[in-house]
Amino acid sequence: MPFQQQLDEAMEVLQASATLVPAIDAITTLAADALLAGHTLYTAGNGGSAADALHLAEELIGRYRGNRRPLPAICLNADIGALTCIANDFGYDEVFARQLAALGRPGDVLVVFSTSGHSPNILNVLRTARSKGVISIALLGKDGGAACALADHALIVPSNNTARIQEVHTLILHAICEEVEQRLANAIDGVMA
Ligand SMILES: O=C(CO)[C@@H](O)[C@H](O)[C@H](O)[C@H](O)COP(=O)(O)O
Ligand SMILES: [Zn+2]
Repeated sequence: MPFQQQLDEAMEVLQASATLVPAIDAITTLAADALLAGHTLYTAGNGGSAADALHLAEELIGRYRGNRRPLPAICLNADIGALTCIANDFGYDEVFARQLAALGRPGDVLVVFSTSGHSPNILNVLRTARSKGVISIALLGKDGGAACALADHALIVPSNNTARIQEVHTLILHAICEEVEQRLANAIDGVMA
């Protein structure tokens, strides 16, 4: 597909995503509240969405735009030791759920990225989040899949194209970072010397 056509398609999906604004406001506030209260934010995804999950966690621990204190974020697809052990011994469907079962505490937040909402390891980690009192946010696409019913907050990017959905997911993860940094910048203890 020529680049101009991809660009046109991306712009259409971006415009249609304006319907998500209230939901994005809600999840960014929720994530910021939890982090500022000392809770941990977990992320997970497969393939390109694994890169999105890494992206969100690294910007909370490191930085997005401004200097501020580091925030507790753990990407569940980052630990290759845990991933290979769990996949080998329990199956790939358990790779995220078992880590969250070990680490998650009530009030923590889980953000999953899945364009289909059908990946079994994503569905399982959402079930674990619910059983542990971890608040779950699912960034999805297409028809949202089974993840819609399992997540506390499900955001469906209005597109059936995996790449276009992932591009909007990147925008949303940056919106979360933006909100968190703004709230920290306004808090007295948020400014790092
Ligand atoms: O990045 C891409 C396509 O842009 C692929 O690697 C894609 O992420 C993989 O096929 C994933 O396994 C798809 O998983 P999901 O989004 O359906 O949960
Ligand atoms: Zn990709």
